[in-house]
Amino acid sequence: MELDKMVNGHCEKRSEEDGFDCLENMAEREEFLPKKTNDKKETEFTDFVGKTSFGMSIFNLSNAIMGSGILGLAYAMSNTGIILFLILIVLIAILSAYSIHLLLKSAGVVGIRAYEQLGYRAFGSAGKILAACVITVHNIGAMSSYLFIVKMELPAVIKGLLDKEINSEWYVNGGYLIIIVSISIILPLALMRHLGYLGYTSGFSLTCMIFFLISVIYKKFVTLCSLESFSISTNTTDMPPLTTTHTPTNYTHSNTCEAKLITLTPQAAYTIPILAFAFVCHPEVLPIYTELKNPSKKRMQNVANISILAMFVMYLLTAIFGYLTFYGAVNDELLKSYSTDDTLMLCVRLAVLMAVTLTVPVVLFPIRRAVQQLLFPDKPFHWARHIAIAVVLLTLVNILVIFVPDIRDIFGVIGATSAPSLIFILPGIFYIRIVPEEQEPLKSRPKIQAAMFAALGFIFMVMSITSITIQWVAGDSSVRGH
Ligand SMILES: NC(=O)CC[C@H](N)C(=O)O
Repeated sequence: MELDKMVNGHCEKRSEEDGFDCLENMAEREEFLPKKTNDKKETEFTDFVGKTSFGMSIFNLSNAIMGSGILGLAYAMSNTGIILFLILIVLIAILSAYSIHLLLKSAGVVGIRAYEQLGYRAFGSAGKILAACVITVHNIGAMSSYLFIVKMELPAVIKGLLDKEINSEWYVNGGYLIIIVSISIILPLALMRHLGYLGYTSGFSLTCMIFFLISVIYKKFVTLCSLESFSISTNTTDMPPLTTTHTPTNYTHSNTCEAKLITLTPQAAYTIPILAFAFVCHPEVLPIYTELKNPSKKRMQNVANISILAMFVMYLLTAIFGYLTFYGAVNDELLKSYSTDDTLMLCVRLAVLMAVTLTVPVVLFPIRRAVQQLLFPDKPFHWARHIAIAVVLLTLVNILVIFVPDIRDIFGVIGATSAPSLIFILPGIFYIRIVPEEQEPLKSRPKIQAAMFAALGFIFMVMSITSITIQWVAGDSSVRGH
């Protein structure tokens, strides 16, 4: 793939990533800013011609929303009951769409289509650094959750394929397996200069998740609830063993095959973080807007609303059918609840494994770009730096994943910190700063709404961090007490 050119203030896009780099450079040089018009006509981005159709953009954004979060939703539902979960998922989906409205309106005012650049326009270098750091932390969390699935599910697949009960061999040790997968598959892909086919246009993971959903629904109707076989564990720090029986994490709240409409267990602390994590796609919204054919704010908002609605339906079905299969004994990572002997679930595991493994490099690229921009701005591309950042990041994430006991800890921490920042706080405060006072005074309704939105995100963040910390401390003391 050839390099991009910025010719006479125009971006000639030859690849996804370079397209954004080029746009960013232009935005920083203020050459990309639209001329102020007196009539309130929406800003048109005439310098860059997007070629992606409306339908394809919906597909791309849906793919950006969908990720490992889907595996935690049945667990989230088991801790709040069906009705409370329903209220929360509707709320988060609507707020997520409103957040995209704020991002699109801010981007329309200044003519910028990258999340970090909005930070730059709102608060100068500090804003750009803040946005880049939040995206970096978030993507490291997302990468960790994907690798965590490999750590849990690859041993299950190997056991299923070998068709025997082996627990002590090195090749069913998740820790060793993620190191092998990282070196042999993820690192070579992460070393590519451009994302190419691995970019967000790849629909492979979405297809795998549809297969996963259909299997979860099917399994609900063929699985008898047999809670007698669940081993009850109150130990949250032990590595959950992979056996053919279900091994729920901290399973203390329900031992009946009865769906609870409303309940509130101590683990409900993870529900909002899991939901927030599952709906994050916001750093991808502006790049997808850039690619959209005949772009307008209204058209892109429609893309976002349809994608969020589609993923909302998928998430809700997964949560309901996953919960109604295992009830209170469902695991924080849904796949872990299914037997390793089951051939259908073996195929689902394989599909999900392939999807998440191929997604890790996709999530790594924006981190590397952010690190490069933060630590080595103005430095031209250099292979040594390109490789070194990927190696350091992968090593860090591997160490993290080996030592983290449960995927809910990753969902919890990321969903309580970077996810509310990306969805609520940053879009809210960027909007207030970027939309000029002449257009919307500080006390105008949209700006007050945006301020309340950012405040709500802050409240979610503080509430989630506090309740998860309490949950950890209580969990630790209960472990010590045993
Ligand atoms: N890539 C990401 O931002 C991870 C969040 C994504 N919504 C998920 O559920 O996995």
